[in-house]
Amino acid sequence: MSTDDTLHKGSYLLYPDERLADTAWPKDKELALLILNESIPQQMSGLLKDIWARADHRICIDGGGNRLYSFGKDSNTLDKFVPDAIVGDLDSLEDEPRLYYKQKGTVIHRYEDQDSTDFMKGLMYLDSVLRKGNGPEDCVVVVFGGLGGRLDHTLHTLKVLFRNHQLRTVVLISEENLTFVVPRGTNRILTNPQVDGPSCGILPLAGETMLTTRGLRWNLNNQPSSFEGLMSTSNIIDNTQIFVETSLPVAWTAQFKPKTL
Ligand SMILES: Nc1ncnc2c1ncn2[C@@H]1O[C@H](COP(=O)(O)OP(=O)(O)OP(=O)(O)O)[C@@H](O)[C@H]1O
Ligand SMILES: Cc1ncc(C[n+]2csc(CCO)c2C)c(N)n1
Repeated sequence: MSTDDTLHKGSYLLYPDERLADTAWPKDKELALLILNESIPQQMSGLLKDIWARADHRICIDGGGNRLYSFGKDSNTLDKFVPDAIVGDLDSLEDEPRLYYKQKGTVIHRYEDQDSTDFMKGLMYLDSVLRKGNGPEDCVVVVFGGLGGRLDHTLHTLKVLFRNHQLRTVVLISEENLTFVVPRGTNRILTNPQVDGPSCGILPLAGETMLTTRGLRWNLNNQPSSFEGLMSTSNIIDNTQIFVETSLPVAWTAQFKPKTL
C-alpha cells in the first residue's frame, strides 16, 4: 500500500474515532443526511440521532418524509427530528407529515419533472443549499434507505452512487448494509469490526474490471471481475484495512450493524 491510495473512511464517517487522527471527520466538509422512502428501523435510532446532530442538511426525499414521521411517532421523538426540507415530485408524501412538518418550518420543495427520480431531485436540491462557494465535493452525503423493496429503485440507487462518485462522497446505509463506490485506481477502505462485516462484496457494476484485493478472506490478484463473470460476493472482512485496486469503479458493500443506544 502506498500513500497514493485513495482512503475511504466508510463507517468512520458515521462514527468518527478521534483517537485515530486520519479517520477523524473531515472538518472542512459539510454533512448532509438524505432519508429515502424506506422504513427506519428502531435499531437505527442511535445512529440517526448522532448523524442528525452533526448534519448541516437534513433532507427527506418525498415518501422519506412519511418514514421519518412514522419513526418520530413510534419513538415519541416527532419534534426532535424535523427535517430542513422534503423534496421530490411529492406524489408519495402523505398529508399528515406534510402539514406537521410544514408548520414546524420544513421547506416543502416540489420538482415536477418526470425524467429524474426523487433521489436525483434530492441531490439537486442539496447542491442549491450548500454554503456559499461550496460545491458537491465539499459535502459528504449519508443516505438512509434505497436498497430494499423495489428492484428498479434498488438498481437506480446504485446507479446514482456510480454517477456521483467522482463528484461527491456518498455513503448509503440500509438496514443491513453500508455501501459506497470505490473509484478506479488503488484504494484503502477502513473497516471497524464493531459495526462492519463480517460479510462483504465488491460489485463490478460499471463493467468488467481488473481487480486486486487484500484484507479479505478470498482475495483476487489482478483478475477480471464482472457481473456476468466472477463477482466477489459473500466474502469476509479479515482486516481493518482492505486494499482494492480496480481498473473501473466498483461498489463496496459490507454488512453493517449500527451501534445501539
Ligand atoms: N421500494 C423501494 N425500494 C428502494 N428504494 C425506494 C423504494 N421506494 C422509494 N425508494 C427510494 O426513495 C426515494 C423516494 O421515494 P418516493 O416516495 O418518491 O417513491 P417513488 O415516487 O416511487 O420514487 P420516484 O419518484 O423516485 O420514482 C426514491 O427516489 C427511491 O430512491
Ligand atoms: C425512458 C423512461 N423511463 C421511465 C421514465 C419514468 N420516470 C423516470 S424518473 C420519473 C420520476 C419519478 O418521480 C419517472 C416517472 C421516464 N421518464 N423515461
